[in-house]
Amino acid sequence: MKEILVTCALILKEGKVLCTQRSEYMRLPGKWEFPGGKVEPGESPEACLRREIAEELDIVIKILGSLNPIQHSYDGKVRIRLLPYLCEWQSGVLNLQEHQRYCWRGENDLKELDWAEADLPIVEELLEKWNPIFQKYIKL
Ligand SMILES: Nc1nc2c([nH]c(=O)n2[C@@H]2O[C@H](COP(=O)(O)OP(=O)(O)OP(=O)(O)O)[C@@H](O)[C@H]2O)c(=O)[nH]1
Repeated sequence: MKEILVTCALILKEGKVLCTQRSEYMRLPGKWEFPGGKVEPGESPEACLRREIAEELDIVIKILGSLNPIQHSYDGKVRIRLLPYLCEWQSGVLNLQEHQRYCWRGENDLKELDWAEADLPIVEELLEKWNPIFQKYIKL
């Protein structure tokens, strides 16, 4: 099965993570995801993530670590391999270029969003490791 490599950013700040909602013009309209996108030929996943975040949100991020890759197929024909990275916001003012909304969610309300299916295991892993992740990476 054809596999597409996609990166996404879990941007952490003050006990919350940035979530973005896909617009009506995108595939999976209205679904929530972590911002990111497809890796281009010859591009490293980290370079892809920094590029996609600059394109989609207008901000610069720092990559801190990663979570487990997810494989998911929405239609049985194409499989995506989604690489989640833990990140922090470095500079810039957040300005949505493609998504319709964003929000910051904490441990207690992250699961309430209508997530894209491929993101559900990422949300689960983040919640399982929530305290150690924030203790390790984000100085409060
Ligand atoms: N960026 C991102 N994409 C995700 C997530 N979860 C998930 O299933 N995807 C899927 O992975 C693919 C990412 O592609 P993309 O956002 O760069 O591009 P797209 O398919 O919307 O449009 P395009 O084909 O015109 O580039 C989409 O099929 C999207 O539905 C996620 O958390 N972040």
